[in-house]
Amino acid sequence: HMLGKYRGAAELCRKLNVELQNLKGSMRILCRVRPLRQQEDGSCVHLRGLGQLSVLDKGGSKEFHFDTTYGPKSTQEELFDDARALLQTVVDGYNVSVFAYGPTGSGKTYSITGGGGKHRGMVYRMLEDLFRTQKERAVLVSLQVKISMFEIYNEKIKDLLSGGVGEQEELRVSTDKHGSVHVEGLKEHAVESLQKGIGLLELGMSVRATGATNLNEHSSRSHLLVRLAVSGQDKRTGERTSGKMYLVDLAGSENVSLSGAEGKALKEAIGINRSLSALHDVMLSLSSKDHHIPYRNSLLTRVLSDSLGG
Ligand SMILES: Nc1ncnc2c1ncn2[C@@H]1O[C@H](COP(=O)(O)OP(=O)(O)OP(=O)(O)O)[C@@H](O)[C@H]1O
Repeated sequence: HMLGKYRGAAELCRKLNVELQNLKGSMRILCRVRPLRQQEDGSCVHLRGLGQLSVLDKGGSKEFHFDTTYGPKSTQEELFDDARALLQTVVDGYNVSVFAYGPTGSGKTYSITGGGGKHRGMVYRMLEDLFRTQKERAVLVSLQVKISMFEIYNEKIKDLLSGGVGEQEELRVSTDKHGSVHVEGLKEHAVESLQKGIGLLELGMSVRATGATNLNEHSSRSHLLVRLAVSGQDKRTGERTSGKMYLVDLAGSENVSLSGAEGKALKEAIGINRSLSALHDVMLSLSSKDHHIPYRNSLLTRVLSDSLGG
């Protein structure tokens, strides 16, 4: 009887969460302002509350509106608290993407992966919450978690969790007869524990770091994608669900100039411009509810095509 009641309450929570997410809309834009660095004197950014922000420049003040803004004192925990509900929708079988977008040095990597301890970023916190949920719901549903981690650099995909440093092959993307997009050969690692999950994330980061001659430069020019795939089976009805979350640390959004760039720099600039402008076009199409969404214009948007539309 108790289990029945518990099941009823869990089902109600699930429905309310889905309704809440629908009400909030399928796309949300949050803005985080990082603390000033020592050599930076005085901020031109002012938070006005209720998602409003103004930026002062020589021409005056420009106003911007977001769903939520976070000031320089905001913590990793606060940011995660707002994104936590998205993970519940993944557990319920929906696909979600979380991006960090901004110029180099604005704090994308800090927000997505972060440092150690209380500085740990969104990826680690999502994983922790996932295993907490797995434990909490264990009587009702069995949840399995799989991790993949890859980067897109110069319009090429490299698996960060397969083979040793420098051994990664370029992976191709294909579309099956149902229209689903697959990264062929991308490794999916089943993880039974938080420790194993953290170990894999750290392995992926170190593979990424070792492959690069200058990590900062490399990270500003490539997109990092962490995919958490969650499949569930209801222990009573046998009903199955599967959902996934992409956490994406995008390449720096500063205007990459094509003029004057040559060789490697030119190739990088073309790749970044193409994928960020394709992502922009997709977001615009989704928000104006177009019938045709231009996913095919870059590797990044193709890979994410089943996790962007809400
Ligand atoms: N909210 C924050 N609180 C404290 N420190 C931060 C915060 N955001 C960023 N930083 C620090 O600012 C520096 C730049 O941040 P970060 O490397 O995350 O930028 P980025 O946008 O990822 O740059 P890139 O595109 O080059 O990878 C780092 O030293 C980071 O630790």
